[in-house]
Amino acid sequence: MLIQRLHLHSFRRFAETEFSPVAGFNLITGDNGSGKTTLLEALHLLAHGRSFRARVRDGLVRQGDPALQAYVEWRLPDQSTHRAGLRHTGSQWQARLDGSDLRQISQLCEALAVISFEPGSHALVDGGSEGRRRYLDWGMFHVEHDFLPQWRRYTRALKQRNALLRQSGGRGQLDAWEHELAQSGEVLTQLRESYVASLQEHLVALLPQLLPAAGAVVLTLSPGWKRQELALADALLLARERDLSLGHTSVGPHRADLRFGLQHLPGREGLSRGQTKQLALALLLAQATQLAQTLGHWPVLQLDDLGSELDRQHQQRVLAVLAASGAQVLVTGTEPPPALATMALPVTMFHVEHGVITGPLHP
Ligand SMILES: Nc1ncnc2c1ncn2[C@@H]1O[C@H](COP(=O)(O)OP(=O)(O)OP(=O)(O)O)[C@@H](O)[C@H]1O
Repeated sequence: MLIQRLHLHSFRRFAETEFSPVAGFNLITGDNGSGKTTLLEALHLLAHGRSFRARVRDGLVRQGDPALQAYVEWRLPDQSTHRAGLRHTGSQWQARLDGSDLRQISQLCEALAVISFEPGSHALVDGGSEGRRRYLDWGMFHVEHDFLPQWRRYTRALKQRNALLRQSGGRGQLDAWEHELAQSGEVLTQLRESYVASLQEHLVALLPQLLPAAGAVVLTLSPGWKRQELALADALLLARERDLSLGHTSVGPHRADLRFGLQHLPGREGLSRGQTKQLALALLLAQATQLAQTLGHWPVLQLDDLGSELDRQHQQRVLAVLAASGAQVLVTGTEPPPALATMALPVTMFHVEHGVITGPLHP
């Protein structure tokens, strides 16, 4: 996937701006606060339906303006070109894809594949389980057609069961929604398990390049209930009395997590900050590789502030992996990352100053 044009209107500090990245490496430099991250944030918002640093209502819309707009054009390897736009007020959104209005923002996310590594990405390893479920589900949503309908079924049934629990609802109704929850939850878990197995294959290949000190790696899905011992239907039934007093469902795939075992490094609490970031990056690149294999083209890869996130040696390793992939890569920094200067990679430069982007500049 090749992003050819991004147009922003009232997006953070940008009143109006145009960015036309090229194939291969794009380096975006600029002083602190110039707006570099905002460019990556806009693409991430279009592809994920959310920003990586704040909710839209918490400051993405330019101060004093009613709504932000982001418009993007991209090309696929079959040479087809596509375009999409999003208008967001912070509470309401409208989106279009190839000239048609969209009913769900997920339709936009399905069309665009963008993976971002940014200063908050360490949370994928050392943060709460919600971020890891979101990571799994975003990847599956792109590569597994059955995922979204099952996820919707599950989410709806969960909402209904929780509402009944809070009203101390009738047993008959609880039985019916638990049946639905158990059926969709078992399918969802099987899909997640096979996705984790495919991620593991890619992680095994990537980790020696990105974090050689880790040794062998094992990724496992913790399904959200004692799946080895009992079916989800039984787990729900067993938990019912407790859940009635809690007012919510305490077992099931909405409590799933992704666990990593590293041969030569401690569990995630014992990793250094740098190791945590490298593992997070390896997980993101494993997802990108898996996506490339399934879709037949690479997602766009974004690395925000790479120079200050990783030391020079690890930057070099990452850049070597990215260069070999042939993906379109967007890298930001106040300065060019030191490793980029020592590697003979063709790079197209852009510069952001006071909310104005200049480029492409050829070094
Ligand atoms: N809602 C908003 N309205 C107007 N300006 C905003 C809004 N939100 C953020 N800004 C400004 O936009 C800029 C944010 O830019 P961004 O975070 O993209 O900068 P950056 O170049 O990545 O900076 P750094 O190198 O410090 O990470 C800041 O100058 C900030 O003050």
